[in-house]
Amino acid sequence: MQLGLIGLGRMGGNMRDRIRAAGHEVVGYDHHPENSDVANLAELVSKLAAPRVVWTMVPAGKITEDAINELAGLLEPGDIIIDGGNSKFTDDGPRAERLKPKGIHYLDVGVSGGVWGKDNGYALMVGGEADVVAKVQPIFDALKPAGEFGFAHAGTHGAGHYAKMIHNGIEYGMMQAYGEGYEILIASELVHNVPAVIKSWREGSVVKSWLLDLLDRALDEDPTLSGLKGYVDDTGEGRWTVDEAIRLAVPAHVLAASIFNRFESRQDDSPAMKAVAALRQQFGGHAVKR
Ligand SMILES: O=C(CO)[C@H](O)[C@H](O)COP(=O)(O)O
Repeated sequence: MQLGLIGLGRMGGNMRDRIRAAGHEVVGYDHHPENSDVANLAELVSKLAAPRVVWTMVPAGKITEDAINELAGLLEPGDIIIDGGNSKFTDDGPRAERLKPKGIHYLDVGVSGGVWGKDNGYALMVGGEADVVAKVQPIFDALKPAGEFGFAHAGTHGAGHYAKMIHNGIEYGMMQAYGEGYEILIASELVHNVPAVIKSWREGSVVKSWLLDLLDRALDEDPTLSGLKGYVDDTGEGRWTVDEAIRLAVPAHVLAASIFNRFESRQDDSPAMKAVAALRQQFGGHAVKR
């Protein structure tokens, strides 16, 4: 089948290759002309036969919103727009409603797999109507991993991005757990070969995982991680996960702590801990560092 794909960066570019390798036709647009198959969205739409399927794979927020609004002006009744970026799930219902009067269908898809997805496949979590999902299934089948798992029609509009948000919340927590275990290991007087310990967990252990494999890979490249600063950004999914935990009154200690750890990683000196040190000095005369 044919697919229009907007955004050919680290994710979209590899997805184009994987979908093409499965025998489908992909017309890709990217704002970097050297990556793009067409000059603009109007040309992309003109190269697709109706009913068209166009997938956006661009950063969440204004860039995605602008792309979908432009597409809405170019597509026809019966066409399908898919947002595969990390949009907030609350964007999806209103978007589907806005497109409905034009007869344009909408699906939100959480896509996991990172730069490895081209070879390993992408886990896909889809939100939208079942008959629309069915029309795009050949593309989902091309993207998903070869095995039994890796695809879910999670529910109605927003469910795909909701599932991806929780996936990323878990990702934060798992990474934080590995990071903290790693820090205790390197602080210990007993363990002298931390990379070897990490490697030993990759097979047979209870904590083996792809993230652990990637930590091992990072340590192979830089055994003490001395080439990196302990500074970690975020792009929203962890915050939204915690917002949801609070809205639903779900205790989510690990996920909440892991986003706060990222905030802490960006501080040179903690105002909160300065206040604690000052208070301890005030009430107990305890020494402070200046
Ligand atoms: O979706 C992803 C992985 O699953 C992206 O890599 C995402 O950017 C990770 O979230 P954050 O940038 O907040 O760490």
